[in-house]
Amino acid sequence: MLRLVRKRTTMTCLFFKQSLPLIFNFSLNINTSHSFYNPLLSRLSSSFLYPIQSPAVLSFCSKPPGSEVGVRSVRSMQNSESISYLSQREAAEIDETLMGPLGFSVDQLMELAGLSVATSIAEVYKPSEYKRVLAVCGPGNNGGDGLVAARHLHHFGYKPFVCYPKRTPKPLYSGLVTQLESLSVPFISVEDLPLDLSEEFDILLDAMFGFSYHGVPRPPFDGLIQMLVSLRNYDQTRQKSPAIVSVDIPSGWHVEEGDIGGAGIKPDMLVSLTAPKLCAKKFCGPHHFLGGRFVPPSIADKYKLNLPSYPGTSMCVRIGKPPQIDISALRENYISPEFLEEQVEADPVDQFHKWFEEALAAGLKEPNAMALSTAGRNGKPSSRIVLLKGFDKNGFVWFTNYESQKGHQLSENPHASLLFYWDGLNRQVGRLLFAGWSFKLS
Ligand SMILES: NC(=O)C1=CN([C@@H]2O[C@H](COP(=O)(O)OP(=O)(O)OC[C@H]3O[C@@H](n4cnc5c(N)ncnc54)[C@H](O)[C@@H]3O)[C@@H](O)[C@H]2O)[C@@H](O)CC1
Ligand SMILES: [K+]
Repeated sequence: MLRLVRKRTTMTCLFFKQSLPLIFNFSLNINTSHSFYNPLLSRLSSSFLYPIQSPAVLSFCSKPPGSEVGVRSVRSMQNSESISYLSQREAAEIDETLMGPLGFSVDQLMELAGLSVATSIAEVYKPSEYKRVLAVCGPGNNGGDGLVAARHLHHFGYKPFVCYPKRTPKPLYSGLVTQLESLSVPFISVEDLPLDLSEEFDILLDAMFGFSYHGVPRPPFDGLIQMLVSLRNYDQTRQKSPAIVSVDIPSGWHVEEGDIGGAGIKPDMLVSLTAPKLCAKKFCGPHHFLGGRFVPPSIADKYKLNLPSYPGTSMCVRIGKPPQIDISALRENYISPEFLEEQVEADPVDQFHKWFEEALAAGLKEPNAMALSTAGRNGKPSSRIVLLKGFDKNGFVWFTNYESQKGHQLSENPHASLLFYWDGLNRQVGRLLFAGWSFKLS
């Protein structure tokens, strides 16, 4: 029996239990030898047309209207051929204009540049996997960007270390050092660096030289650059090598010509500041970002800067296309504590209650978000995320609009499915079979 009660523009939906229990569906860590799970797994498999391991293909018969237009406009923004590149002279000129007539101070620009570097890193390399960062800082402003980035990375949850062999006695730089020391960020001398950087660090931040570099590197930077170069060669045989991230220019590269001779640093990520310098055309690593969100229109117009716009409040934006990823290789290795049959609550709703409290305590974002799958009279399923508004022994409650697709489908067919996905806990909880449960509008 369906009962509808209007609640403003929404209606309350409730699944209520008749005879069969909820099915808790574990994708992870299932010990299939447990008698508790064997019937469960066989029921899950039987609910699909394919056995669980078989690949299934869902293909669209027609493209949704307007999808072509959307893709094309995004692509043109990502075309790195149309991006502007600056010569060494133009980069220095812009620097002088910003800090002269445009009223910026070097501290300000450095803070924004370093923050851009840290946020670019955080976009690609998550601290859970790439925690230990060695910032190798040079004597000029590029080195200052590295010091600022190291501080922000600390606050973002990374563990930064700093190698800063040629310190500049100006207050700006000594202040940046003091700030890092107050956060207990370790400073490592060149002599104390481990022989094999790949053992100790996950990210190597190359902040040695920027657009004022010229000639060949002098000690100790020649040796430091060589360490990064040889690490890359050495590590090609390894499964995981540290990511090299260069600030503004890969150190040792000619600012306009790039890696002359081809024996220089080959960074995985380049964070160009203000605008890419000419050498960035030769960068062929997977991640090119732009930072330094402070360029006023007068500069952009004068130098005819054609650059991607920063999304929302972001301090960085990707230049060019994101790297091609083999979807079939995307896979997390989940490690969860043991879960035994005797630990399972007799009533599945009690078990859900326990897990929901764990999800809340873990601080997961919207643990009450759940996928709701419905199908109308024609049997074609559709899914969407809705928010759970309450649950008890009688069922699970959420709100929906009468006139929505799910509203229509549920009024035609009371069978539906719920799925909670709690990534942080390596856990999903689902209702695949709603036989024995029916849907009620109240
Ligand atoms: N709008 C901008 O232009 C901004 C620039 N910033 C940063 O400032 C950088 C430019 O800073 P600087 O002009 O201080 O220059 P760099 O940081 O590029 O390097 C200059 C220092 O390197 C030394 N050096 C140059 N060639 C060398 C060699 N062959 N061997 C050894 N040492 C060498 C110089 O003696 C000088 O001490 C940019 O690349 C960028 O990272 C940001 O801090 C802020 C904004
Ligand atoms: K650099």
